Amino acid sequence: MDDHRGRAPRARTVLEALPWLERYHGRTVVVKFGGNAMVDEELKQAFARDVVALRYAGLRPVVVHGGGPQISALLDRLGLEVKFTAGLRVTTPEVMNVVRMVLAGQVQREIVSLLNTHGAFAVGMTGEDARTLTAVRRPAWVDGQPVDIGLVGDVVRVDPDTVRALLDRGRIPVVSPVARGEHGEVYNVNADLAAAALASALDAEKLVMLTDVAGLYANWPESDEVIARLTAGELEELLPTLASGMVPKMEGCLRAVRDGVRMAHVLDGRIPHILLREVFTDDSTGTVVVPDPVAGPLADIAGTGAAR
Ligand SMILES: Nc1ncnc2c1ncn2[C@@H]1O[C@H](COP(=O)(O)OP(=O)(O)O)[C@@H](O)[C@H]1O
Ligand SMILES: CC(=O)N[C@@H](CCC(=O)OP(=O)(O)O)C(=O)O
Repeated sequence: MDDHRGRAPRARTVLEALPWLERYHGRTVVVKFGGNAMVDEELKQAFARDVVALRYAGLRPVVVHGGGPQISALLDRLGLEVKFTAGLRVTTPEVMNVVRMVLAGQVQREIVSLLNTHGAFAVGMTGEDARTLTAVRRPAWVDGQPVDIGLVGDVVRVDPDTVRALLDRGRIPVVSPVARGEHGEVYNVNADLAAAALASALDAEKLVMLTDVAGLYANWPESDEVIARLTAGELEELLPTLASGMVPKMEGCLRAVRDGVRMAHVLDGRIPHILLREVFTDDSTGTVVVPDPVAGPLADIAGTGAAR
């Protein structure tokens, strides 16, 4: 009897996940793993287990990774300047070489290796591969004025065929945020914006951004009160007031939900297994951005507010 009682909570845990397993089976989830969330080995391993668990549960996870702090560390060691404008790295040709080296040669390799300890799943690629991400040079916007920040790209076209083909074969694509220009140039793309563009092109159910804060704070840095839920319209109003790393992150969430992704989350990647909690429980944390409500009789069918 005791044995049965002891095991019941475990069965309950699986049963509680059943509605979410039904809902998300076969759906694509794009997970952005931020450089700031890759703080220790245990967290990285927990992340890899979560992603593989999603795959075993029948979802189609895609990882887009960052690596900002790792790039800055190598630039420092090489004596090159580390400079950001409006959350985007000022990228000279010299810096671009380091960006590409760290993202594709170090961070991506590490994530691929961690995922593959659980099976033959992960395949690494950059946005340059098979012209998956095409970008144009973009400025940063400061006080309404464009500022040149070098080889920073904005994704203008996504060809999701290669990522889809990998997903169809049961693989987990791990994508570095480097893009090709129309004429073969190489661009440094903020990982949040790369993840958002890919999520839209893949018609993903969810975009999940794992970072090093509990979500979008209402009055950062004065307060750490997390905004739990925002519609696209509410976020659009808030966007000009945001600073540093939250600018591309929330811009990415907005673009994704405006472009068909049903939910975009910003979650605290420092909490182990936060990804599984988000997908398979109603124990939601962080900030979720949802599309604007649909007015009129179709509103119920569209169910855009279903996230929370
Ligand atoms: N309103 C805000 N709420 C939370 N964090 C904010 C806010 N504004 C700026 N930040 C900063 O944004 C950082 C997250 O962005 P970033 O450093 O680019 O992380 P990541 O590597 O995960 O993309 C936080 O650590 C925090 O310092
Ligand atoms: C243009 C730009 O800023 N690119 C980023 C790309 C990496 C990134 O976005 O990493 P996180 O997600 O860890 O911040 C950079 O050079 O740092």
